[in-house]
Amino acid sequence: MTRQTFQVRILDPRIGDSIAFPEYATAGSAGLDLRACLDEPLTLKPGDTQLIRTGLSIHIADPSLAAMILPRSGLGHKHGIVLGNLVGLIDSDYQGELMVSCWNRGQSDFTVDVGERLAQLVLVPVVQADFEVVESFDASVRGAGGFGSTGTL
Ligand SMILES: O=c1ccn([C@H]2C[C@H](O)[C@@H](COP(=O)(O)OP(=O)(O)OP(=O)(O)O)O2)c(=O)[nH]1
Ligand SMILES: [Mg+2]
Repeated sequence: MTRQTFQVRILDPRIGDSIAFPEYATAGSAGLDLRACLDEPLTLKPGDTQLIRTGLSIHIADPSLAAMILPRSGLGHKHGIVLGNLVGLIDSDYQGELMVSCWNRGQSDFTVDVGERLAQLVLVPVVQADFEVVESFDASVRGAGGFGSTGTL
């Protein structure tokens, strides 16, 4: 299933008006851009982190889904604007405002404009684990090898 309906609350009257409601930029987009619901532009100095409102909440409701807040590649690569938590995970039972932790990891001031697209929201499938504790596992090719065990070339 590629489209599914979710309940959303609009927490700021500017959403859908002067601040666009999130939408997929193209038919094949995986992420919905989240915009800065600020009252005035906000300057982040190098190293600063600020929690920025989106003016929206979503109730995913289905425990087999979650949402991730991911950085936008252009902002991250060109301006060093990434997420203070690296990735945001939105639980299916979260009903609060979607917040974006915005970190200026670059070397220059960056001003976030009101309504600027800051990050993107991606819905992802989730499997919740039940654990069966065992003494040993059936053998696999990798076994316990990791952290570069397969070489560098
Ligand atoms: O970038 C983010 C990350 C999280 N959240 C919200 C949704 C998520 O469901 C909730 C809790 O996030 P998380 O479990 O990652 O944070 P925590 O530090 O473990 O807090 P809690 O004890 O509330 O679970 O905060 C956001 O709005 N933005
Ligand atoms: Mg948590």
